[in-house]
Amino acid sequence: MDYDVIVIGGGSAGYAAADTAQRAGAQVAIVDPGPLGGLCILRGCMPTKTILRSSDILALMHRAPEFGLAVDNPRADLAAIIERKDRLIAEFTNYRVEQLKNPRFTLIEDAAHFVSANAIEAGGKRYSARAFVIATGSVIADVPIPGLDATGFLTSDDTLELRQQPDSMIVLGAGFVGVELAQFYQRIGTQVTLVQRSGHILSSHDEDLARPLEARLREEGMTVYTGTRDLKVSVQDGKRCAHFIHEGKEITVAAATLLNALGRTPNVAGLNLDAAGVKLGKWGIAVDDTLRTSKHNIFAVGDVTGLFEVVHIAIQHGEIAAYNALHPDGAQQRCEERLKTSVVFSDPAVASVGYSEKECRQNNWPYLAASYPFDDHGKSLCLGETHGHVKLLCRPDDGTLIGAHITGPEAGELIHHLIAVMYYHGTVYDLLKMPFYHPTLSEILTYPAEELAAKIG
Ligand SMILES: Cc1cc2nc3c(=O)[nH]c(=O)nc-3n(C[C@H](O)[C@H](O)[C@H](O)COP(=O)(O)OP(=O)(O)OC[C@H]3O[C@@H](n4cnc5c(N)ncnc54)[C@H](O)[C@@H]3O)c2cc1C
Ligand SMILES: NC(=O)c1ccc[n+]([C@@H]2O[C@H](COP(=O)([O-])OP(=O)(O)OC[C@H]3O[C@@H](n4cnc5c(N)ncnc54)[C@H](O)[C@@H]3O)[C@@H](O)[C@H]2O)c1
Repeated sequence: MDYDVIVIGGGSAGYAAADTAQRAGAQVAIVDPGPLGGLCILRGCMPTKTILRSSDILALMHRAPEFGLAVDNPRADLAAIIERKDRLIAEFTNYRVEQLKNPRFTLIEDAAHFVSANAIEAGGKRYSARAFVIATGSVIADVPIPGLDATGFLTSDDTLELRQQPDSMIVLGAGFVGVELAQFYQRIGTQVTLVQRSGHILSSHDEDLARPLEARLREEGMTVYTGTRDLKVSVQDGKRCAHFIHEGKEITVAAATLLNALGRTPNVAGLNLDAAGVKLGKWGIAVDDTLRTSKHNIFAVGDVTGLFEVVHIAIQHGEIAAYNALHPDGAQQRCEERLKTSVVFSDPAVASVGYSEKECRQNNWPYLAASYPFDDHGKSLCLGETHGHVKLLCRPDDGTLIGAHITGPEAGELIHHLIAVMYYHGTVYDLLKMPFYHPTLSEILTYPAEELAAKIG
């Protein structure tokens, strides 16, 4: 065999797998045709969060009079925002490329496909290994909306290069990508219409978490349609149009640009998985909780599994798969969902750890829930950040936290208190014993905990 482990794809999941396996003493090759860096750095988390910082600051500048401040005519320069993003992303990318080119691995800069369960081909050469980790990520989903391809659309990738600000935009899909980018454009002065099929935006979250964000988006001037059906798109008089049914009426909206934010799908094209005996499941490459595919020596990690497409999970997958690949006959490391965490970097942000009410109800798990609003919290009032609430879910017998959810200011930071408590299997009583400095946003976490403690008795 040429290698102990060959990792296919050098993004967040693949790099974590290669790093873990090499540190454990394995001979490792990474295969990636590039551009090197991975989705998170090149076209995902980091560039989007960089540009969102600009639109968040601009939104605050527009609120200056509320805080007794005068700011004359604040406005965005999209080309300058994109230049700042490019500078930062170049730094992050260089760092990752250096890591991938470290001689402790062999880096093969070509696309790989399987020829058997023990060999791949890349760049016309054949390489064999005891184990493989597939980490090829995801691509924009091809959602069959009538007229979509003919009309033409932007994707999140395109928005990261767009230097000329469109005066109007229709955003199809109000998931993570749709919500973050819709708010970015609305805040820099593009008139945005957001179109979502389900009854509320962020359909995977509990409805109560989405509503305060919807309210804020509308206050900022965005048109938000939820519960739409029969979506189709067209071009009329040079404008992109979306046609759909909303509350029983036929609606047509028109804009200069159309952003397709209808989701992503696992990137398996060209891998020739059949040759290796690797099977697809409902979401992507089918894996068990050890991240093993239908073939014992082949693992799949990160977005290509379609399980929960966020970076810290991709990294955790990579680490677990690498360990299991090197210990095929020993005790296996396993993924668990208990601390599943997500953050939507909107304003207010939406952050969750553990189980939602939807999941508890679907699984018939008993739970108690309590919420507390930011508009009744001293520090939030001082900051002028009053949208949203904190919701805690606990077991009814002993108060163990099973879910924590925040829509509100700094939700992406605040949630980490609750992740820590839940990591140690903490209860609402633990939260009440911890010191909280006054006045802080964090204090709000104790109020629903008090209500839950009172409910349990
Ligand atoms: C706009 C946007 C914003 C996001 N923001 C966040 C965020 O704020 N926080 C968060 O946690 N997540 C965010 N995500 C999700 C996150 O970026 C992904 O979950 C994560 O980057 C996936 O990592 P990965 O390693 O699975 O895949 P990738 O990073 O996509 O890596 C896949 C690699 O495989 C390579 N490859 C493809 N085909 C082959 C082949 N045949 N042979 C060899 N190599 C191949 C590719 O070149 C690529 O380098 C965002 C996603 C998007 C689209
Ligand atoms: N902050 C973050 O962590 C972050 C940011 C961006 C992306 N991501 C990751 O990337 C993945 C992809 O994000 P995404 O937003 O592209 O996908 P998504 O699946 O989260 O959202 C797509 C949305 O489009 C809606 N939709 C689908 N068909 C529709 C139709 N016909 N009409 C109207 N709406 C329709 C879906 O209901 C869904 O809400 C996410 O799952 C997330 O894990 C994470």
